[in-house]
Amino acid sequence: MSDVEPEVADADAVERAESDADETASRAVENPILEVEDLEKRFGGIVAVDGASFAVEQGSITGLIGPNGAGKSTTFNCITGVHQPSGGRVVFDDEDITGDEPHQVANRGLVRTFQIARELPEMTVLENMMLAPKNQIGESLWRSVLPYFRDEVIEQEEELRERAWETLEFFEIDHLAEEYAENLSGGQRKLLELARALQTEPEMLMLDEPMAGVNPTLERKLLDHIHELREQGYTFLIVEHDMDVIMNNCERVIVMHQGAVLDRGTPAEIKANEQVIEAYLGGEV
Ligand SMILES: Nc1ncnc2c1ncn2[C@@H]1O[C@H](COP(=O)(O)OP(=O)(O)OP(=O)(O)O)[C@@H](O)[C@H]1O
Repeated sequence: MSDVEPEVADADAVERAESDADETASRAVENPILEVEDLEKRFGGIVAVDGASFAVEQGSITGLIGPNGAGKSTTFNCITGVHQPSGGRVVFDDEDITGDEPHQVANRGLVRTFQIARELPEMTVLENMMLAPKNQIGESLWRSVLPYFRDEVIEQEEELRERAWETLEFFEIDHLAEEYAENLSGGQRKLLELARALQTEPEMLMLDEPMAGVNPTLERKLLDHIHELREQGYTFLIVEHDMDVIMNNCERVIVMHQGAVLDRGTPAEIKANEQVIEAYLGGEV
């Protein structure tokens, strides 16, 4: 054994450590709006989410991907209060929201597109928009009998109507305002779903398969709107099976496999990970 070998080995170790540190730095989330720590969800004997940890950068479009059964929907459900997690923590805007009810999570500004009741088919697009917002005074009927609150309700309704029109114009579906929701195409319904979510004035939107059943023209439109909204400061976390949509539109991607996070990073980093490729091909990871 020469004296040189340990030096070379040390040099290798240092290089590896530096490259690990670089990788960690490049993959770190600097300004997280959402932090999921050691999330667990069990259904009887089934472990649907098994210690998943990740963070979502404020103002980013982040993709959450993984093969069927990886635990993506259950993770969404645990974050948004649909399911009570069996363990772990969810922090939004520096506040612990673990176990909050869905309406509490929405009121904090974290909204999932189909968390708000799906659009009501026998109501018009505009009526659907008017029903979406949170903290609507009009919902508390008793208040409307009091003169003071009646004025406030009228004022709030006018504001809501104005905002509804603005949002419908933004999504270019204002010409459909008087149309019954049941007459909309699949893609137009997705736009309405997103428009309704925006009526709640969220900070972050979680979209579950937004492109499913959407034709290519509307898909482009939907993506353009998502990018425009991101530029306005909204954050998006998107579960989507269409890899082209994820890889071409997300700055960051989180990969789940068997209930845990397998990798996270830029699309290029994710595409280069053989474990990810194997997970998708069904190989052992
Ligand atoms: N309510 C439930 N009761 C029992 N098991 C469940 C329940 N919900 C989900 N699971 C199981 O948990 C695991 C994760 O499911 P989940 O739907 O979260 O995966 P996913 O990544 O969203 O899959 P997909 O891409 O197919 O929608 C699966 O094995 C599923 O069968």
